[in-house]
Order: sequence, then C-alpha cells, then structure tokens
Amino acid sequence: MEIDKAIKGSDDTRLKTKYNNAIYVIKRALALYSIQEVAFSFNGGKDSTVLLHLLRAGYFLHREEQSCSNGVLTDFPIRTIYFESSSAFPEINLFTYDTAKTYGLQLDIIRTDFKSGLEALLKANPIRAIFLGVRIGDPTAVGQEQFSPSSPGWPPFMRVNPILDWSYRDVWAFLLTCKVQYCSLYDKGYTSIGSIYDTVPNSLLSISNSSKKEFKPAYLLPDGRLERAGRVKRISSSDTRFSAVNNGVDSEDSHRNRMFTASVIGVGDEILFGTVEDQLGPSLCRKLHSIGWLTSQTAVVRNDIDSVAEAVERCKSTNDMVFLYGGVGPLHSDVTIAGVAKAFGVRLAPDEEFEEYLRHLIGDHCTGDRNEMAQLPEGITELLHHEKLSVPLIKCQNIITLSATNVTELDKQWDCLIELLGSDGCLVKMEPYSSKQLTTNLTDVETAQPLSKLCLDFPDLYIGCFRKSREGPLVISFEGKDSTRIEAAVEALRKKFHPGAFSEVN
Ligand SMILES: Cc1cc2nc3c(=O)[nH]c(=O)nc-3n(C[C@H](O)[C@H](O)[C@H](O)COP(=O)(O)O)c2cc1C
Ligand SMILES: Nc1ncnc2c1ncn2[C@@H]1O[C@H](COP(=O)(O)OP(=O)(O)OP(=O)(O)O)[C@@H](O)[C@H]1O
Ligand SMILES: [Mg+2]
Repeated sequence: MEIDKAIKGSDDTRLKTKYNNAIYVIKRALALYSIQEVAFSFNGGKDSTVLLHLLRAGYFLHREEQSCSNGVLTDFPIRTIYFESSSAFPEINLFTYDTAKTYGLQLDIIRTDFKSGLEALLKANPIRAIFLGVRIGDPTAVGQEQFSPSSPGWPPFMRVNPILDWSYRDVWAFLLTCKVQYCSLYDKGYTSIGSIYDTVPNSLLSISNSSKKEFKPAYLLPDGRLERAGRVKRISSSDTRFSAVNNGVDSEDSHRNRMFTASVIGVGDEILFGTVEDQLGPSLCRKLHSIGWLTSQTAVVRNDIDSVAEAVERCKSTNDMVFLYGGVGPLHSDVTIAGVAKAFGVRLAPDEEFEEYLRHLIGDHCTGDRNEMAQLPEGITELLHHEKLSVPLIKCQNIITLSATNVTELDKQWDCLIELLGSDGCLVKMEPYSSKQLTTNLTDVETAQPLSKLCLDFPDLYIGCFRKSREGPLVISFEGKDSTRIEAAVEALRKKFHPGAFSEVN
C-alpha cells in the first residue's frame, strides 16, 4: 500500500508517530463500526485530503489484519459525503470530483446545510460514525476529542477525528512525503479554504517585488498558527453596532437616548440540580439595574461547551453586553471560555500574557505543554487589567467572563469593570431607573383592563404586577427613567378607582 510504504520509508519520526496514531484511531473505528456504518466527510480541503489517504491506508491495514487483503487496494468502500455549495471555489469542486474518480470514492453529494443534510443521510442509511479532517487548531475543534459524539441538536452519530492532534506542518509533511495530489489553490497561497466570500490567499506568502500579486505555496508558510490569516473576518450587523459603542463613536446624546441591554448567563450544573442557590445572577441584575441598564434575559446553563456556546450565540448579537459567570478554571467542568470560543467560531490558543498572571498566582503548576487555563479565544480576547485584581478579567468582544464565585468577589470585579469600561463607553452608566410600588386589595379581574390601558398610555415605563402570595395584596411596580412620568402614571391609575384603593410601598 503506497501511503504506508511512503511513511515507513521516511525518516521523519514525528510524522511517523502522527501517522501511527491516526491509523490506530481509524482501525479502532473500523473495529467498532461495520463498513456500512461509517462515512467520510470529504470536501477537497488539505485536511480532508490527508484523511482520505489515511483512510485508504487504515482500511487496507484493517483488512490485512483480518487476513482478507490481497495486497492491492482497488476500491474504497467507505461512503463519502461532500456538502457542495455554490459558494465553494471551483478549484475545490473540481479537485473533489477528480479525486473521487481517481480513488473510486462513492460520493454522496449533499446540497442542503450540514445539519439537515446529515439528518436525511442518517435516516436513509445505517451510518453511526463520520470521519472528519478536523484539527485542534480549527475553531470547530473546540471541546472535541478523537471520538466525539455529535453536539446536542445534531443528529446522533460519532465524530471520528483521526488527525485532531496534527499540526499544519504535519499535514504538509504527510502530503509531500506521500506525493499525493492536493487542490491547486494551495499552490497559489491559500492556506485554509472556506468559501469564495471569506477566503483570500494568505498575505504572509505574498511574494514582494513582483508587479503581479503572486504567492508562495501553502507548504512554505513558516508558522502554522497563521494558517487562517487568509480567512476574511465576517462582520455582522450586530458586531458593527457593538464596535460603534466600543470605539466610543456613539455621541453623548445617542448614549442618553439609547437603552442599553445585557444578558446574564450562569454556568453551573450545581445550580440546575438545585444544590446551590444562585446568588450571582440576581446580584448582577441589581448591579445592571443600578446603572440604568436593562437585563433582557438571564439563563443558567449546564457545564457543557455546546450549552454555553448556544446561550452566548443567542445573546451576543441582541445585547450590548453579555455577562458570564461560573465554569471558569482548570477543572473538567470549567468549559465557559471554550463555549465563548465556540460561539465566535474561533479556536482556543495559549495566551502568554494571561499565563504570566496565572504563574504569579499559582506558581509553575499552571505551565506545561497544555495549560488549559491559559487558553483563550484567539483574536477576540482583551484582558482587562486592574490593580485590585490578581488576574485580569476576560473580555471577548461584548462578552465579559467573570471568575467570581461569591457575591463579595463579584462586588470587587464589578467595581473594577465599571472603572475600566465605564469611561470607554462599553459599560456606560446610564440615567438610573426611578421606581415606585403600589399595593392594592382590588382583584386581578378588576385591575386587569385599566392596567392594560395604562401600559398603552405610558409605553416608556415598565409597569409590572406581582404577588407575594395568592391571598395577599397585588403589588404594581412602575420603573422608568423619568420620575415625573412615573408620578403621572400613578395618578392616572388612582383616578380609575375609588380613593384609597392603592397604598404606596416605601
Ligand atoms: C459531517 C459533519 C458533522 C458535523 N457535526 C457537527 C456537530 O456535531 N456539532 C457542530 O456544532 N457542528 C458540526 N458540524 C459543523 C462543523 O463544526 C462546522 O460548522 C462546519 O464544518 C462549517 O465550518 P465553516 O463554518 O468553517 O465552513 C459538522 C459538519 C460536518 C461536515
Ligand atoms: N463542505 C463539506 N463537505 C464535506 N465535509 C466537510 C465540508 N466542510 C468541512 N468538512 C469536513 O470538516 C473538516 C474540517 O474542515 P476544514 O475546512 O477545517 O478542513 P479542510 O477543508 O480539509 O482544510 P482547510 O483547513 O485547508 O480548509 C474537513 O476536513 C471535512 O472532513
Ligand atoms: Mg476547508
């Protein structure tokens, strides 16, 4: 088998180790699942090209171990799926189809989105595991292992990632050692390929002094960490809105007229089990209220990357700020930062500056090859330093992750945040809310209609009702930025009923 021979004949020991590990994962998967139960997700990219040849070798070696191989590999029986998209580069499409022909791949072309495509595929076929060319540096690799069940909300299957621990250099060492074909774009300076809308050649490979823009081939990129430098950042409308606030572009006036909203997300199975009573969430709501912000939503989610990512993704574009607490640290359950990275589609990368702080705090215990605590979302993280804090706070665009574990620690972090972000417009102090509460023994039925009408007349106020008990009085609360409007609303309500129907709560 030519791939196996090429690697065994090479003197690159690192490549040999990576190859052997990947083949081991493939052979385990082929032992666990029948050939009809596995599929290979192929998209013509360099990583999936590496995986194709590893699968060819792995399948051959697997058959050999079962002593049913005659030494030649003629067919490749693993179902291969390609999600074709109109935004793919034509070179990628061409390479995918050519490769399928060369190696006799049974190509299933899917033209819907990933999730519904996989749903249909799994309904029609007994597939239980899918091989992917995901590598640890990819944004989508956050939280994955070599065998990772698909995420909640996705159809159920095992994601098998044989090259998860391969570096950019390993990928090119393999492709060049095995002398296999790869997509022509990689010889034109492309180092990682997404869609035609978000991918350009990597400027680090640009050949200077040439009148025509030319680029060196991908395998010459000296630093694999910059593999994604040719990926153009997509700026969503919400990001723009945020950056306007962030850069202090908003004028004083527009600040005053705007309603700033925040979401508060707690991460903790212990809260969901009811073992621990959440105090930080309510405390944050009070703090936000005290600076005139509106908390649009609070949530408590599980210590699970996908749960955190889903909550952050939902809140980040509809709020000015999102505050996260819980799940921060080096434990297996501390997945909050990874969830933030996944929500932004970026990878976790070691942050030397943060590591330095941790070293001061906990000594050399925090160093090593994989210091999980010093891994932060790449390219979007800003460390917020304050002399009163032993470790900076972590800000990823409009997401603040608080490491506080109790109200006293939260008070301190909050005061620092206000000092740090209050001045640059991110956590600007707004006109505080005025509020008034009335109680009444009138029934809900009697008050319902007049209150609905009052809400229509005073749309600038929050008029809410709640009870402390079913039998006790009804509490009506008025919240707003203008106290004269609150007085007017209270007066308007009183007029609708007999005198003395309401008492004021002090
Ligand atoms: C076969 C296959 C399985 C996938 N399974 C999952 C999954 O379980 N969970 C998930 O969040 N994304 C899953 N994805 C989506 C990828 O993580 C990622 O969003 C996708 O490859 C698009 O990457 P891009 O946005 O860089 O193009 C899957 C994609 C493919 C092709
Ligand atoms: N459109 C697609 N169809 C099938 N599989 C896909 C598709 N997009 C991504 N994948 C799977 O996800 C893996 C990771 O994608 P990713 O873009 O990171 O790698 P790549 O495309 O192989 O290489 P590159 O990083 O150079 O773009 C792929 O190797 C492949 O297994
Ligand atoms: Mg790609």
